[in-house]
Amino acid sequence: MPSTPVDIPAFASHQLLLLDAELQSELSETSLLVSSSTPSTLSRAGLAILNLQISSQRTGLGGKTVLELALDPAVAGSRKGGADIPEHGIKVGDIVGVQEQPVGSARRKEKAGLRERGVEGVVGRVGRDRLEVVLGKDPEGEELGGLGTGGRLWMMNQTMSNLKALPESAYTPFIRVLFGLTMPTPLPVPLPTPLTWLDPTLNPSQKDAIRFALASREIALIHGPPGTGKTHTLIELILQLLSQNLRILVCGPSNISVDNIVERLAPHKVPMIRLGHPARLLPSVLSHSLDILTRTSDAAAIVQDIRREMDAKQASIRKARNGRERRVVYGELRELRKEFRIRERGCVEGLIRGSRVVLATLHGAGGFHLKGQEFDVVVVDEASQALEAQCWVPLMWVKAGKLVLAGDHLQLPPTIKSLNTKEVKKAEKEKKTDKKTKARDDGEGETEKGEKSKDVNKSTTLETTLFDRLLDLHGPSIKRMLTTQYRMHEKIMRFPSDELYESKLVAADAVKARLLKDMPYEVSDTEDTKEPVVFWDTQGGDFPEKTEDEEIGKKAGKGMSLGESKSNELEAALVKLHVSNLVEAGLKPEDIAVVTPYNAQLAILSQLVKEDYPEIELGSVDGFQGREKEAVIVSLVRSNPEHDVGFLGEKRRLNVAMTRPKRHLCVIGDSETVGRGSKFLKKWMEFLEENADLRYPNVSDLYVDERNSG
Ligand SMILES: Nc1ncnc2c1ncn2[C@@H]1O[C@H](COP(=O)(O)OP(=O)(O)OP(=O)(O)O)[C@@H](O)[C@H]1O
Repeated sequence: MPSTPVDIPAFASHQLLLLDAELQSELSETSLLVSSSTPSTLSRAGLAILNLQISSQRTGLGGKTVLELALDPAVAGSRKGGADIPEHGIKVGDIVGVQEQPVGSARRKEKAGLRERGVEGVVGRVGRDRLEVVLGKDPEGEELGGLGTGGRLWMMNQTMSNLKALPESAYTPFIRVLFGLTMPTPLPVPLPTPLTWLDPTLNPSQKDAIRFALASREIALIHGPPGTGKTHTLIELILQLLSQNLRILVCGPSNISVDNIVERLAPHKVPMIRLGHPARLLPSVLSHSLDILTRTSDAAAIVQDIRREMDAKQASIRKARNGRERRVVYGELRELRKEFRIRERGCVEGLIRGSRVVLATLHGAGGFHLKGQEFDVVVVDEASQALEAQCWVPLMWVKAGKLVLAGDHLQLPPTIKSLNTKEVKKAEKEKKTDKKTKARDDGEGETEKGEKSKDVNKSTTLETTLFDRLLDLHGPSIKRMLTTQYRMHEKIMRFPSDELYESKLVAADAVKARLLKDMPYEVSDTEDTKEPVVFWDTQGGDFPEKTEDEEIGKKAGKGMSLGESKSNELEAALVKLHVSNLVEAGLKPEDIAVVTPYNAQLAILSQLVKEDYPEIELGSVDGFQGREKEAVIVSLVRSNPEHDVGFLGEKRRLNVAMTRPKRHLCVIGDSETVGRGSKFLKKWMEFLEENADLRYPNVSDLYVDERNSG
């Protein structure tokens, strides 16, 4: 049974509040760092651009108001002549709202509906340092005046506002299932089998997931734990859908996630188009890029003809003998340009309509090219890395029959800064007070919608992904899990499998017993290279953590433990000792990664370890998601008498940390502190004590080692 159905306008309003809270949180950071170079979570997700000002305003074609927006110089720094807008996902054709940016006390003063005061339009041009928005309807003078007077503006993709405004009559069966208004259509048992598998090496859980996704009518989740071949499975699914003559839109939260699929589909000669700016695509996928095909395909010839004609005309201007002749040529050029635009649009439309597989980032799929296009299936890879608001960009834009999401909700969700706690609660309280006042004024009680929206608010934060929410709504019957993993030694896999994946993971034969000593190059057999899991237990209080001061934390921090970053110098020394042991045994430094949840620890490690072994990869746990290495050393850092573990307590972060290695996992940490952090941590420490090669470091050895290494 689904849990309570979700009220769609209330859901969208709540999402807007959450986005607002994220904006608040990003602002408090950008205003401190005065940084115009780091894209924020919202800009990366293609949902917003912050800190803008109206630089000019004119009347464009059809008498429409065109606003030109540039970065507020106060934020951009002292540079004259327009600073570059940080990388963002907003593009020509996007429907956006331009609104006043809420700032601290101003927000409280203006709580009576900031959003309503903004203006809506379509992005007409996007430049390095400025962009233009063509307003939909002429704003009332007051609205624009309000926007123009000094305050900063932000531009936000309108998807959620559009969802909020969607009339009930427009809810498709598919949308109704996504919000629990109807149950997913029950599937036949047993599932029908597709005739032939194109990839004979698929394992049973992969085949089952594909059969399930093919048979599902509205939604299917493919749950891919680490290394289980999620993308591999999606490729076969896409090929099977194609063989059923269906049309497919494939999206991912990042360009790389989409390009990965294009590259893997290419050998199958799939007729596909990749949308997106060519500069952001991998060189290997450019031949499928819409922009490139618009110039090179057969259909483009007719566009090129007219381009040549325009070039010739342009050149003939010089030969004109007088002003009258020049005017004539300019007139002809104008006509040609018009014709060029019409033909180009026709060519683009033809290419898109003719392609059975269209690929784009979630946000890129919201472009005007795809507006109203019909797709039998929308496939989203890395869905648990995407904000729900991001997923709705394509879902609101195209007509979709069915949605397949692939991801792992037990790894980290997209990084956001606000965590939506304080700000959202505050905003909700304000909203409720407003609503109550309004209801009182209108002589009404709380509406049914108001009641329902409370449910939504309780259960969703910005980091609740669509994947999470659907699983919550409809339960595990809408998903299939891939269970054979092709990355980790059996022993490395054991704990995450038992604790997070219901003991269902199985290590593929090719990987289950692989050790460092069996590397394809010469590595000697040592106490380290013959062990899949090593635990250096630093308990006893000799390895105390240190709290870094706020500034260091902030500089290093990208959404992680800002202002309270922790480090542990002795643990770092231990990392170095373990690395040098591995390298001495013959392991190449490029086959080793060191990950830690704390940026301050990363800073120490990059001095201590990276200097001697520049090829080693160092990373935050969050940044290493999706990656793998032969040997991974995890430095847990926390060691204090209070047994405080901070954000180390997040299961999903630990899961990512412990599932990166193929042949060797080395954990360095204080079992006394860490083991008291949470039930999960306690179990992990117990598991390591029983199953890992356990070592107790001697601090004085490390000091000696430190002095020796100079
Ligand atoms: N059925 C299979 N037989 C053999 N190898 C497989 C099979 N399925 C996947 N693999 C291998 O497993 C590895 C991981 O596959 P893939 O890149 O598709 O995984 P993923 O689940 O998308 O990755 P991640 O774990 O990072 O999310 C690849 O090297 C792939 O070749």
